[in-house]
Amino acid sequence: MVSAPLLEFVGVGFAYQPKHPVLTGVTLRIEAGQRLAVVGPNGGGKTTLFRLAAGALRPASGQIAVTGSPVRHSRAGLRALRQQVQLVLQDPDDQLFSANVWQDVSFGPVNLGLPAEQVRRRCDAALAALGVSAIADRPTHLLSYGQRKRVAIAGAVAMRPRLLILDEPTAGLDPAGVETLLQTLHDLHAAGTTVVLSTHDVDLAFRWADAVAVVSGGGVRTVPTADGLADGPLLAAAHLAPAWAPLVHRLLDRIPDLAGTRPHAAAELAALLDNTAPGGRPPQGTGAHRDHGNGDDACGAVAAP
Ligand SMILES: Nc1ncnc2c1ncn2[C@@H]1O[C@H](COP(=O)(O)OP(=O)(O)OP(=O)(O)O)[C@@H](O)[C@H]1O
Repeated sequence: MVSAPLLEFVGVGFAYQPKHPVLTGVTLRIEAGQRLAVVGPNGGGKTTLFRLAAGALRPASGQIAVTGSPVRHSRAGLRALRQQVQLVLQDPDDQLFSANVWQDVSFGPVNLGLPAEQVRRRCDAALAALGVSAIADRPTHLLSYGQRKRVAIAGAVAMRPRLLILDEPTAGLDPAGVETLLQTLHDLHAAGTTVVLSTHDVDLAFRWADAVAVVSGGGVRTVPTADGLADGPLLAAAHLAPAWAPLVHRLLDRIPDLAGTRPHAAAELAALLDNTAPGGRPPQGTGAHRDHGNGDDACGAVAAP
């Protein structure tokens, strides 16, 4: 028997205003354990898709189900949904409203009615996972943008969701902050959380995701990462250019000495080429690694671009 996906959209349509549909007939499966990157043009409907998944919006048509059970928008239904699916909004100021970091991160678990000791354990773990334990007592309004982003994610993580959805989590972070966040998402995924994020950065999507969902023209199309992020026409519809890595990996596979190498950063590619250029060293110890065919060549320990 084929098991139900963790989250499924079947024929979902949504419009904020009756004559202007944002999503039409969306069908999407998010499997447990997946890392899905959602890409699409500004105004394409990514945030709308996420709000529907988190129960904040109700579909005008079609159905959304979590592990085969249709989402109910009653108070009890949404409470149950929040324990499975957590959405982190793009702007942390839309999410943080308590006086200090600890109160904000503990808000969800306290609302679930968990015993104080469990709330404390969940919050301690979430704050540590996001690297913000040291600022637990700080007023949220005094935090930097990057800190507020991490605290907003910690609040979602403290709910221990099976599916964590992040709307443009890397927007506005500096490169080191992006790398730290990717490592955190890698760790959460390794611990069993299914993670979905939206981004306009195709190179980041290529390094991080197993699959890519392209939102455009009211629809959503899911494709394997390497194929999707090298597909010019598909990406053009999302106002994006192809990622460089899948294109370069295909070319490297045609060079016998470099076949199977998978550089994910310009410096790794340069080192590979330098080592194989006439008079260079053999391609070893470059940091780039070979794809052993298990499809899992994207990892959390990513090099800076
Ligand atoms: N509350 C709202 N009321 C009316 N229209 C809305 C509302 N929120 C979003 N829209 C419209 O719905 C469409 C999809 O917006 P959405 O925010 O889902 O896109 P997005 O893909 O997340 O965009 P971006 O990449 O710019 O964040 C846009 O045309 C937007 O103007």
